Amino acid sequence: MAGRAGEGNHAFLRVKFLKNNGEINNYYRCLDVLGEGAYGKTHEVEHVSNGRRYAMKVQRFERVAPGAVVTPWNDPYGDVKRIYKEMVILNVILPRHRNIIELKDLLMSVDTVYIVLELCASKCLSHFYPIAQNRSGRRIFKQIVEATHFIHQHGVLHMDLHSENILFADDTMTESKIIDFGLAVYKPALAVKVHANFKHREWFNIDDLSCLHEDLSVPQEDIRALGHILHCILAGTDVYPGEFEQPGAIGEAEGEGVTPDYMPRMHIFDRKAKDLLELIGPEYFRRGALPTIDKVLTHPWLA
Ligand SMILES: Nc1ncnc2c1ncn2[C@@H]1O[C@H](COP(=O)(O)OP(=O)(O)OP(=O)(O)O)[C@@H](O)[C@H]1O
Repeated sequence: MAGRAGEGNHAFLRVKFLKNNGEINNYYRCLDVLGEGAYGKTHEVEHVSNGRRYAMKVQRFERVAPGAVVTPWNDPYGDVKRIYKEMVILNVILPRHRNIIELKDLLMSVDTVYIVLELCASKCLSHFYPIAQNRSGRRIFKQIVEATHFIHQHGVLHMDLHSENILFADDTMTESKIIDFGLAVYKPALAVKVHANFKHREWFNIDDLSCLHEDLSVPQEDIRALGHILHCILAGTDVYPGEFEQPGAIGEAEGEGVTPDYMPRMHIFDRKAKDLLELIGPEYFRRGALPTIDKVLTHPWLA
């Protein structure tokens, strides 16, 4: 992943290759564990020479035996491809955006990738929901919709937008950052903008971009996730879909309703926010099919 300084609005980062995993200590000092995901840990680290602090996502992958065969049931290169895709999306496909986590450094050993990111506060959307007011809720939701729109314009679908994957730059919770592109999908056909003359054929094997998982991924999945986030903002709490009982027609006729804690707080929010919930929210609130992201962006609550 060579750097091409001067192109686009950021220069691509050159990957630093490490002879062994211990060599990472020459660059970064581990301070704390920030979180642990399905594929590895994310640490707070300090740059050895300049003392700046970052988040470092450490992803180990199985080394693939020479001659390993890909079958319809098993792809021994699956982990490598997933990590590679996250690196290409953050480093090459997406230009910088203030509400998308910024990649700072990339290092790689024979079995581990170190993705160094700007450091956020240990506050995610779940911390914001209880304090959200109409103005702050609108501002944060608009940031997330704009960043999602930007991602889609570059042909990327995030596919994992939820409370824990949207962090805040600092404790004031005024600037949100979308993180974790581990499940993101790149669909060249959806791209209406191309950063720095990105040519997908130079970076991806076309078969890897058209496997079943990629084909089933559609922009509506991110819009549905935005609808869920909006519901949480209006309710003032994380809404767990399993607990969010949507009464059937009979139940509703008999007076059953949504758990009161999960109802939009209309004493706090503008009627326009509820209108947007009726456009993109969970089926219980929604009036019709999910709109496009452009339609969401121009909704009167966000305009
Ligand atoms: N830039 C960051 N600043 C601060 N904390 C972060 C940052 N990036 C990640 N974290 C913390 O580390 C956790 C795991 O990060 P991330 O979701 O990117 O990793 P993952 O291995 O893909 O996780 P998962 O399997 O849950 O998707 C996050 O939920 C968050 O708490």
